[in-house]
Amino acid sequence: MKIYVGSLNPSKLTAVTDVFENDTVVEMDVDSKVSSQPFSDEETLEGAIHRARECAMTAKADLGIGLEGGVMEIGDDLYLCNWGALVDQQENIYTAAGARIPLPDEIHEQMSKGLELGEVMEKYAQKSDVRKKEGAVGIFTNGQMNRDKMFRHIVTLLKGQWEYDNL
Ligand SMILES: O=P(O)(O)OP(=O)(O)OP(=O)(O)OC[C@H]1O[C@@H](n2cnc3c(O)ncnc32)[C@H](O)[C@@H]1O
Ligand SMILES: [Mg+2]
Repeated sequence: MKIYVGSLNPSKLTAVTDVFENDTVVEMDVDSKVSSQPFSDEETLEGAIHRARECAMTAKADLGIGLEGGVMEIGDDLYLCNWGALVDQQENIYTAAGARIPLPDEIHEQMSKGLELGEVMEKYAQKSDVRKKEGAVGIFTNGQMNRDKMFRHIVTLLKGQWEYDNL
Protein backbone atom coordinates (compact mmCIF):
# COMPACT_ATOMS: atom_id res chain seq x y z
CA MET A 1 0.00 0.00 0.00
CA LYS A 2 0.95 3.62 -0.41
CA ILE A 3 0.45 5.60 2.79
CA TYR A 4 0.60 9.37 2.92
CA VAL A 5 1.46 11.08 6.22
CA GLY A 6 0.44 14.69 6.68
CA SER A 7 3.63 16.04 8.22
CA LEU A 8 7.31 16.62 7.58
CA ASN A 9 8.16 16.05 11.23
CA PRO A 10 10.63 13.12 11.40
CA SER A 11 9.19 11.76 14.66
CA LYS A 12 5.80 11.28 13.00
CA LEU A 13 7.28 9.78 9.83
CA THR A 14 9.44 7.34 11.78
CA ALA A 15 6.38 6.15 13.70
CA VAL A 16 4.37 5.44 10.54
CA THR A 17 7.31 3.83 8.73
CA ASP A 18 7.91 1.52 11.72
CA VAL A 19 4.29 0.40 11.97
CA PHE A 20 3.66 0.06 8.21
CA GLU A 21 7.01 -1.63 7.62
CA ASN A 22 5.90 -3.48 4.46
CA ASP A 23 4.26 -0.46 2.83
CA THR A 24 5.47 2.68 1.12
CA VAL A 25 5.23 5.73 3.36
CA VAL A 26 5.26 9.19 1.78
CA GLU A 27 5.46 12.49 3.65
CA MET A 28 3.25 15.38 2.63
CA ASP A 29 3.07 18.93 3.95
CA VAL A 30 -0.62 19.58 4.64
CA ASP A 31 -2.62 22.13 6.60
CA SER A 32 -4.11 20.95 9.91
CA LYS A 33 -6.71 23.77 9.62
CA VAL A 34 -6.58 24.23 13.40
CA SER A 35 -4.30 26.55 15.39
CA SER A 36 -0.63 25.67 15.30
CA GLN A 37 -0.96 24.93 19.01
CA PRO A 38 -4.19 23.01 19.62
CA PHE A 39 -5.47 23.59 23.17
CA SER A 40 -8.04 20.82 23.67
CA ASP A 41 -8.66 17.18 22.81
CA GLU A 42 -11.31 18.25 20.30
CA GLU A 43 -9.05 20.67 18.46
CA THR A 44 -6.11 18.25 18.44
CA LEU A 45 -8.30 15.45 17.07
CA GLU A 46 -9.75 17.78 14.46
CA GLY A 47 -6.24 18.69 13.29
CA ALA A 48 -5.34 15.00 12.94
CA ILE A 49 -8.50 14.29 10.91
CA HIS A 50 -7.94 17.27 8.59
CA ARG A 51 -4.39 16.14 7.91
CA ALA A 52 -5.47 12.53 7.25
CA ARG A 53 -8.32 13.59 4.95
CA GLU A 54 -6.11 15.79 2.85
CA CYS A 55 -3.57 12.97 2.49
CA ALA A 56 -6.26 10.43 1.57
CA MET A 57 -7.50 12.76 -1.18
CA THR A 58 -4.23 12.34 -3.04
CA ALA A 59 -5.05 10.08 -5.96
CA LYS A 60 -2.08 7.81 -5.34
CA ALA A 61 -2.83 7.23 -1.65
CA ASP A 62 -4.36 4.02 -0.30
CA LEU A 63 -4.46 5.47 3.21
CA GLY A 64 -3.94 8.94 4.67
CA ILE A 65 -2.62 9.41 8.20
CA GLY A 66 -2.66 12.57 10.31
CA LEU A 67 -0.91 12.94 13.66
CA GLU A 68 -1.38 16.01 15.81
CA GLY A 69 0.18 17.08 19.09
CA GLY A 70 -1.62 19.36 21.48
CA VAL A 71 -2.36 20.20 25.08
CA MET A 72 -5.58 20.08 27.11
CA GLU A 73 -6.60 21.35 30.51
CA ILE A 74 -8.08 19.24 33.29
CA GLY A 75 -8.92 21.45 36.24
CA ASP A 76 -5.82 23.55 36.92
CA ASP A 77 -3.47 21.18 35.12
CA LEU A 78 -2.24 21.22 31.56
CA TYR A 79 -1.71 17.83 29.92
CA LEU A 80 0.14 16.84 26.80
CA CYS A 81 -2.26 15.13 24.41
CA ASN A 82 -1.78 13.51 21.04
CA TRP A 83 -4.26 12.28 18.46
CA GLY A 84 -4.09 10.36 15.22
CA ALA A 85 -6.49 9.72 12.35
CA LEU A 86 -6.45 7.30 9.43
CA VAL A 87 -8.68 7.88 6.41
CA ASP A 88 -9.13 5.27 3.65
CA GLN A 89 -10.37 5.53 0.06
CA GLN A 90 -13.95 4.85 1.18
CA GLU A 91 -13.58 7.93 3.43
CA ASN A 92 -13.85 5.85 6.60
CA ILE A 93 -12.19 7.65 9.49
CA TYR A 94 -10.36 5.78 12.25
CA THR A 95 -9.11 7.70 15.30
CA ALA A 96 -6.89 7.03 18.32
CA ALA A 97 -5.29 8.99 21.14
CA GLY A 98 -1.93 8.65 22.82
CA ALA A 99 -0.66 8.91 26.35
CA ARG A 100 -1.25 11.99 28.46
CA ILE A 101 1.11 13.41 31.04
CA PRO A 102 0.81 16.63 33.05
CA LEU A 103 3.15 19.49 32.19
CA PRO A 104 4.91 21.61 34.85
CA ASP A 105 3.11 24.82 35.97
CA GLU A 106 5.92 26.86 34.41
CA ILE A 107 5.12 25.40 30.98
CA HIS A 108 1.40 25.93 31.56
CA GLU A 109 2.01 29.62 32.33
CA GLN A 110 4.13 30.15 29.21
CA MET A 111 1.57 28.45 27.00
CA SER A 112 -1.29 30.45 28.48
CA LYS A 113 0.51 33.51 27.08
CA GLY A 114 0.09 32.02 23.60
CA LEU A 115 3.49 30.39 23.09
CA GLU A 116 3.74 27.06 21.28
CA LEU A 117 4.93 24.03 23.22
CA GLY A 118 7.74 23.44 20.72
CA GLU A 119 9.36 26.80 21.42
CA VAL A 120 8.69 26.67 25.17
CA MET A 121 10.38 23.25 25.37
CA GLU A 122 13.48 24.45 23.54
CA LYS A 123 14.03 27.18 26.12
CA TYR A 124 13.06 24.97 29.07
CA ALA A 125 15.31 22.05 28.10
CA GLN A 126 18.04 24.25 26.53
CA LYS A 127 17.93 21.99 23.47
CA SER A 128 17.04 22.60 19.85
CA ASP A 129 14.36 20.77 17.85
CA VAL A 130 12.83 18.99 20.84
CA ARG A 131 9.59 18.59 18.86
CA LYS A 132 11.42 16.63 16.15
CA LYS A 133 13.28 14.46 18.61
CA GLU A 134 12.34 13.19 22.08
CA GLY A 135 9.53 15.71 22.51
CA ALA A 136 8.16 17.06 25.77
CA VAL A 137 7.14 13.51 26.60
CA GLY A 138 10.80 12.46 26.38
CA ILE A 139 12.07 15.32 28.53
CA PHE A 140 9.49 14.82 31.28
CA THR A 141 9.87 11.02 31.39
CA ASN A 142 13.65 11.11 31.66
CA GLY A 143 13.91 9.61 28.18
CA GLN A 144 11.86 6.52 29.09
CA MET A 145 9.40 7.54 26.39
CA ASN A 146 9.90 9.68 23.30
CA ARG A 147 7.76 11.34 20.65
CA ASP A 148 8.14 8.71 17.94
CA LYS A 149 7.42 5.81 20.33
CA MET A 150 4.32 7.65 21.48
CA PHE A 151 3.17 8.22 17.89
CA ARG A 152 4.00 4.58 17.08
CA HIS A 153 1.49 3.52 19.72
CA ILE A 154 -1.17 5.73 18.14
CA VAL A 155 -0.40 4.50 14.61
CA THR A 156 -0.60 0.88 15.83
CA LEU A 157 -4.06 1.59 17.24
CA LEU A 158 -5.10 3.14 13.92
CA LYS A 159 -3.72 0.30 11.81
CA GLY A 160 -5.30 -2.34 14.03
CA GLN A 161 -8.75 -0.76 13.85
CA TRP A 162 -8.51 -0.45 10.07
CA GLU A 163 -7.37 -4.10 9.78
CA TYR A 164 -10.25 -5.28 11.96
CA ASP A 165 -12.68 -3.82 9.44
CA ASN A 166 -10.81 -4.57 6.24
CA LEU A 167 -8.71 -7.74 6.50
O1 LIG B 1 5.32 19.72 11.47
P1 LIG B 1 4.13 19.27 12.25
O2 LIG B 1 3.59 17.97 11.79
O3 LIG B 1 3.07 20.31 12.40
O4 LIG B 1 4.73 18.90 13.70
P2 LIG B 1 4.81 19.76 15.03
O5 LIG B 1 6.08 19.41 15.73
O6 LIG B 1 4.52 21.20 14.78
O7 LIG B 1 3.72 19.09 15.93
P3 LIG B 1 2.16 19.35 16.04
O8 LIG B 1 1.75 20.38 15.04
O9 LIG B 1 1.53 18.03 16.01
O10 LIG B 1 2.02 19.91 17.52
C1 LIG B 1 1.44 21.15 17.82
C2 LIG B 1 2.36 22.01 18.62
O11 LIG B 1 2.72 21.37 19.82
C3 LIG B 1 4.12 21.20 19.89
N1 LIG B 1 4.36 19.90 20.48
C4 LIG B 1 3.47 18.90 20.57
N2 LIG B 1 3.98 17.88 21.21
C5 LIG B 1 5.24 18.23 21.52
C6 LIG B 1 6.27 17.61 22.20
O12 LIG B 1 6.13 16.38 22.68
N3 LIG B 1 7.39 18.27 22.36
C7 LIG B 1 7.55 19.49 21.88
N4 LIG B 1 6.62 20.16 21.24
C8 LIG B 1 5.48 19.52 21.06
C9 LIG B 1 4.61 21.31 18.47
O13 LIG B 1 5.94 21.73 18.37
C10 LIG B 1 3.68 22.35 17.93
O14 LIG B 1 4.08 23.62 18.35
MG1 LIG C 1 2.65 21.86 13.81
